[in-house]
Amino acid sequence: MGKYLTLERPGQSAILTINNPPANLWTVDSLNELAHTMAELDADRSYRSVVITGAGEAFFSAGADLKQFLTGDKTAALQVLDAFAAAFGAIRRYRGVTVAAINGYALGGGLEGALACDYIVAERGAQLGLPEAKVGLLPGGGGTKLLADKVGIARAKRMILGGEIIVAEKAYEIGLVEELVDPGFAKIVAVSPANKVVNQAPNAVAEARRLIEESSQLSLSEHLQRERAALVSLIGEPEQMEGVAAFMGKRTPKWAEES
Ligand SMILES: C/C=C/C(=O)SCCNC(=O)CCNC(=O)[C@H](O)C(C)(C)COP(=O)(O)OP(=O)(O)OC[C@H]1O[C@@H](n2cnc3c(N)ncnc32)[C@H](O)[C@@H]1OP(=O)(O)O
Repeated sequence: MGKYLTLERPGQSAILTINNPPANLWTVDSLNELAHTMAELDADRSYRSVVITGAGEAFFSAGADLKQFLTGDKTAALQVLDAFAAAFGAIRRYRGVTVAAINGYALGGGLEGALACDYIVAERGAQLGLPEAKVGLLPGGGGTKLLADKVGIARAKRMILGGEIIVAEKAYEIGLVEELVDPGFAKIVAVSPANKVVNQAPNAVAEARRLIEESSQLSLSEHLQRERAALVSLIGEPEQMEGVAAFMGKRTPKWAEES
């Protein structure tokens, strides 16, 4: 149990709940705790997936605590940005699958934390946006790229430049969230797509995830080379042999410890 995050461990998915009243805000300390917890979960081979959600009904997270920007101190601002980079980088580097379960408001750095995850499940009526420009800031946790990657440049501009906050139903329609659920169900449903990964081959999942993450930075020919090398690295390994043998033998595969 941390100071800003609580960790539940039902089965092979860990549930990480942001618990920093009044609005589950990100500060240097809460972000450092997130980075540290994700690194610990990454090293703990008993988990294959992590669900991130917000405590209470009203807020997933309203983003960075704006008090941190009151003095206009650039050094202090850089500390916040470094903490965002470390925490959200730790989510992106996690070897398993990460799912954001959005309840209530997911704004600014709150939505950026969700965008660092592999999928987003959101409750009907939840509100999502990157409204930093309203207070003279701009998204500092990867939002100007990650939102555009998901919803397209024009829609991301409309949201970021206009400070547009959209409801989960609209976010689902435009591909910002992958699953829409009734209020109170995000966490429960998020565990379910997360749990699918538990049945998949661990090293194959980790490699496929890495390839998808890297894909936008590479040309198709470079990417195909990496994909080929990754697939060949799996061939003949115990995991791959077990997967195909189990299919041919009409039985459920038994995965060994991940390498
Ligand atoms: C690099 C930068 C990254 C960033 O993330 S910048 C921050 C981006 N986020 C925002 O701009 C959201 C700011 N918050 C809001 O606009 C509103 O809140 C909401 C629309 C989310 C909710 O409004 P309502 O339901 O009326 O609640 P309430 O009374 O405004 O909020 C409850 C308490 O939470 C505090 N709070 C909310 N968001 C922040 C924040 N981002 N930084 C600091 N405090 C925040 C409020 O002030 C208040 O506190 P009190 O009860 O003491 O008056």
